[in-house]
Amino acid sequence: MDGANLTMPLLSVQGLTKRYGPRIGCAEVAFELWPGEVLGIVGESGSGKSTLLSCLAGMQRPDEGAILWEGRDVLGFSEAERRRLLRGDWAYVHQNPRDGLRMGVSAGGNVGERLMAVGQRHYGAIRDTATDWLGRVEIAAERIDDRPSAFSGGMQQRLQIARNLVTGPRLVFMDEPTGGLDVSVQARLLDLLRGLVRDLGLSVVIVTHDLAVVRLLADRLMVMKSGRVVETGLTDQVLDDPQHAYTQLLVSSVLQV
Ligand SMILES: Nc1ncnc2c1ncn2[C@@H]1O[C@H](COP(=O)(O)OP(=O)(O)OP(=O)(O)O)[C@@H](O)[C@H]1O
Repeated sequence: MDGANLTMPLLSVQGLTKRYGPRIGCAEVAFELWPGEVLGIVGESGSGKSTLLSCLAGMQRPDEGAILWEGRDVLGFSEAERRRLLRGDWAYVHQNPRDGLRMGVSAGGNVGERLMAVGQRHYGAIRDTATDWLGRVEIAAERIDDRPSAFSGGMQQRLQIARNLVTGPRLVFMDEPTGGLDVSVQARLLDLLRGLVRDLGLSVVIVTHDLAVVRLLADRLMVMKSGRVVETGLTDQVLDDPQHAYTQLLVSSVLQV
C-alpha cells in the first residue's frame, strides 16, 4: 500500500446505469472502494453483476453515472489514457482463462509481455520475474516454455493471475475467477488468491454468484437484484444477518458453509 492515498477512495462510483434497449443491465449503482479493500458483488444470474463489472473496467460504456479513479473521471479519459490504465494500474481476471491469456504464447511469454508493455526491456530480468511469478502461482519453473494449451484449467487460471499481477496493479477486477473449475481445484485457487490478496494488499472488485468465494475473500459485499443494489455491508454481517428478503433467500438457498 506504499504511496496509497488514504484520504480518497481508489474508486468512487456514482449513479451508474447501463441499459440494453428497454432492458436494464444495472441501475443507479454507487459505491466507494478504498485502498487494500476487497469488494464482492453477488447476485443470481441476470442480476447485473457482469454488466456492472464490464462498465467499471471500461469494456462497456454506461449510459449514466460517473466512475472516479482517485478522483479523476475515467469516462472522460482518452483512449490512450484508458489503455495505459488497463495495462498498468488496473488488471482484469476473466472467468475463462482463454479470454485473458494468449494461448499461442509460452507461459513465460504470457507473463513477460505484460512487463514489456509497461516498458521493461531487459530479457534476463523479465525472464527472472516471470519465473518468480510462475512460482508464486504454483507453476513449476520447468513449464515456463510450455504453452497454456498444455495446462489444466486450474493452471491456466493461475497463469492468468500471474500475468495480471506481475505489473503490480493497484486495482484488480475479477469476474467469477473460480467459476468453471472442479470443486477441489476451486478450493486450491481460492486459497492461492486469498494469500496473494493478503500478501500484496490488493484492492479488488470481485463478481461471483458463489457466496463461499466472497466469504473467504471479500471485506465488503454488494448484493444485486434486477440490476440494482439491494444490500451492502461487511461480508460477515451481510451473510450472517441479511436484512433484505432477497439476500435472506440467497443466503438460505446457497450458503451451506
Ligand atoms: N448484451 C446484452 N444485450 C441485452 N441484454 C443484456 C446483455 N447483457 C446482459 N443483458 C441483460 O442485462 C441484465 C443483467 O445481465 P448480467 O449478465 O449483467 O447479469 P449477471 O448477474 O452478470 O448474470 P450472469 O451471472 O448470468 O452473468 C439481464 O437482464 C440480461 O439479460
